[in-house]
Amino acid sequence: MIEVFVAVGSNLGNPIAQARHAIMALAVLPESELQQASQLYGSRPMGPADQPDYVNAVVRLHTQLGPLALLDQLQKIELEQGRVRKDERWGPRTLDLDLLLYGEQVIQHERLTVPHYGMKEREFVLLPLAELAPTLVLPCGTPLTELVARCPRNGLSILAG
Ligand SMILES: CC1(C)Nc2nc(N)[nH]c(=O)c2N=C1O
Repeated sequence: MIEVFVAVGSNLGNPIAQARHAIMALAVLPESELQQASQLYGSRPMGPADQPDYVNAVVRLHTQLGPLALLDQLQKIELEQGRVRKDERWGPRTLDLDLLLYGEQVIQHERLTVPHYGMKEREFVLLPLAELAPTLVLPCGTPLTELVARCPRNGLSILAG
């Protein structure tokens, strides 16, 4: 089994319910086991500010799925929960499931970049991830604690367990 971390984000269509539903869907992925889910965090949007606040979380999964097969499953859940891929870059969305880390692997594929390209400066990813894995070291050798310390603070609130 490979240990992976997935970021959950939503700011449309009852985001708390979207996030909770996504975590339940992740718990029944084939060839996978949900190990742990962070609390739900509320956060101001990074990017265009004229959109609702986000609900964010991170989950820890153990999986036998390959990276692209796992990505397919994540995109299936997004579509099942009504995600419509809009043109607007960084616009609001019902559900975003981003593969942050896939074991120690560095993946550069046209469909998939791991570690997730934006995670190092996203408070709404780093803090939930640190809740689950405070001693984590990224494949590049950077400790998560260092990224958390350096990360710009945009204001995160804890919404629910
Ligand atoms: C639009 C962009 C970059 N901003 C976000 N901002 C926050 N706070 N949370 C997100 O999940 C999120 N996702 C995004 O894709």
